[in-house]
Amino acid sequence: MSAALRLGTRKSLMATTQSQFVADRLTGLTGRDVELVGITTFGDVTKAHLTQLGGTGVFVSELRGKLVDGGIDFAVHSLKDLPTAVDERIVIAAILPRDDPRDALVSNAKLADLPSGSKIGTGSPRRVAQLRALRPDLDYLPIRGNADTRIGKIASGEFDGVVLAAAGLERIGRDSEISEIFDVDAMLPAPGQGALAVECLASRTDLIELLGVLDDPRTRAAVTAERSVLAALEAGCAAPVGAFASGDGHILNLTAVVVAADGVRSVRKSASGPPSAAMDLGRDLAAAMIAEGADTLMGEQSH
Ligand SMILES: NCc1[nH]cc(CCC(=O)O)c1CC(=O)O
Repeated sequence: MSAALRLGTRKSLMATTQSQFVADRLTGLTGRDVELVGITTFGDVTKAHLTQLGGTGVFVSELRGKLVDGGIDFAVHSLKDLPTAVDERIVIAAILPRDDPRDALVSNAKLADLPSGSKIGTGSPRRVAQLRALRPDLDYLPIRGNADTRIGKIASGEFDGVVLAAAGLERIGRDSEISEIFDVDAMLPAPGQGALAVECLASRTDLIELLGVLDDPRTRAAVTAERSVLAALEAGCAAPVGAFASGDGHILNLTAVVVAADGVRSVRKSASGPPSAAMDLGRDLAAAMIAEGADTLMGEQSH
């Protein structure tokens, strides 16, 4: 009998739910026991607005630290929270089959039916800009806290609606409160949204092979293309960048957008290619977007 593998997780409901899901799946596929180890991250305790925390990776660095110091064997992250910058000590051993990649409105009405001036909570420049294109007459206000806390601000009257990832709402069992799920064409998701990534130390080759049973190559190709756009734009998870790729295993279709804060001006492009060249597909699309002024639009919003 081998010892239980230690899976490091943030303590929020969403994080523990998705970590337990991955643990159960791994045990089901390999017979190995998995034990959850709860870890508090800086991103969980800080009161600062996420876009002021220096961009990407606030939820990730402590978990990586625990991998490096041997406190845990592997970690589960929402892929969209993972910085695109490579950390040589760490590998993404698996990317699980993607859940719903779309953004959702939690409210008592659809976006089109909300009264003018309604208060919508979202701190994501990507969401605000795309929402502004759909409803320029609503008020978009920053909101902090985990998904439960944010949804609670509707009941308290502080907000008329909040926009969150459909996948996250499903994971915490709040999807019945969704009034509208946005089509990816109207609201391009964040690169990697809805996909879970499993990380471990690059030196643990046996573990990498074990965790590989969780990997879904089709999801991996899609999110690789999306994240390649983000990397080539030198942008992070707080950037006004949306990207979504999907495919049938033979051809990958990728669409990406950079939106100005006003939601009016944007650079949007699509391209297709073989899944094996997902990285190039994203990088070339980003280059074409930069040629059309995408970096100027992003530069306007940098702090
Ligand atoms: N930045 C927080 C975060 N990271 C991943 C998700 C949702 C779940 C996912 O995309 O896998 C969320 C919440 C949200 O954006 O609504």
